[in-house]
Amino acid sequence: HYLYSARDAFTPAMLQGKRVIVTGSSMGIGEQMAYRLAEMGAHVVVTSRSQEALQKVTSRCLELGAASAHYLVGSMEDKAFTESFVARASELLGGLDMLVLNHITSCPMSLFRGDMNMVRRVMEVNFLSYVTLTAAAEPLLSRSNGSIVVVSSLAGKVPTPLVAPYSASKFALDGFFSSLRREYSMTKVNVSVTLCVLGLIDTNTAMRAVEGIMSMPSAPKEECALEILRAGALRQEEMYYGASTWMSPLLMNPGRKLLEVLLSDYFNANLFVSKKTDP
Ligand SMILES: NC(=O)C1=CN([C@@H]2O[C@H](COP(=O)(O)OP(=O)(O)OC[C@H]3O[C@@H](n4cnc5c(N)ncnc54)[C@H](OP(=O)(O)O)[C@@H]3O)[C@@H](O)[C@H]2O)C=CC1
Ligand SMILES: C[C@]12CC(=O)[C@H]3[C@@H](CCC4=CC(=O)CC[C@@]43C)[C@@H]1CC[C@@H]2C(=O)CO
Repeated sequence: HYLYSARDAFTPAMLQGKRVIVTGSSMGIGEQMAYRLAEMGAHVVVTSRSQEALQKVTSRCLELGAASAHYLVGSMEDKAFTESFVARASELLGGLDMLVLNHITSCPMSLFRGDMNMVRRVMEVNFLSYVTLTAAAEPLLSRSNGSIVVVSSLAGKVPTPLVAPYSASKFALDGFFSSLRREYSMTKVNVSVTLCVLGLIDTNTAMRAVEGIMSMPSAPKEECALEILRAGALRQEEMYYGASTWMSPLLMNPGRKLLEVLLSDYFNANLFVSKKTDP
């Protein structure tokens, strides 16, 4: 009942007119999320490193019915770009209702052999830039009672060979954003945090990467994009897509959820004054 009642509660009107940033949206799941948002009449800002691809995505968004569509070109490896991005994007949008953190740096599937430069790049782009963007977006989302949507992977919940640095970055997202969700709850900040745990999705990047390495079914990026946005609009804590149905109850990890609540009771409640009064 819980699963189906939540699904029934979503309507495209929930995102009509909403002001949404989607990172990593020149291709793949991010591109499809931009199109689903456009179809629902949202205002979208898309971003990645490729201006030509972004121009095509924003044109397609306007054709599909976006209330507005803009792009900002830059790399999330560039500290200055990442730190200024949310202010620039929210100026184009006139505020912010949903921040969809989706981008990742390229990471071929291979055994870890000590490439620390690659580990640093993966942690910088896949994790630290998400934290930077969230810090900049928090005041805007707090004002709009908005939503943060973090796109992760089965590899962010289950140790996975051949993608160790990528898996580390996705586990880090779970640790940081699940903790931030507890802080928001304890300080009465009405911003939702949705962690999206995805199985194999049929993007060009993924299909190229697994060729000859893994043979497993992949789920469609178009539906994946809609399911991510549905979960964000419904303010769900976690969503699971593209993995076998029997995996979801295991991924929900009720033991961790119980400990999360129990441990919160050990903290001095006076520490959790509303963030709105903090400097
Ligand atoms: N596809 C799958 O099987 C799965 C995907 N996921 C997750 O879904 C999300 C999207 O994956 P997917 O669509 O397959 O990925 P893609 O490779 O298709 O898209 C990645 C996006 O990130 C952008 N990007 C890459 N490097 C940078 C950078 N340095 N700065 C800013 N943007 C950058 C790319 O654009 P550009 O090159 O123009 O910068 C592109 O728009 C990721 O978070 C991934 O972890 C999770 C599980 C499975
Ligand atoms: C890393 C990447 C995206 C993933 O998360 C998958 C990985 C291939 C092996 C996998 C199987 C699964 O069932 C869960 C997802 C994943 C760990 C993919 C290889 C390249 C993909 C990427 O970088 C984004 O497209």
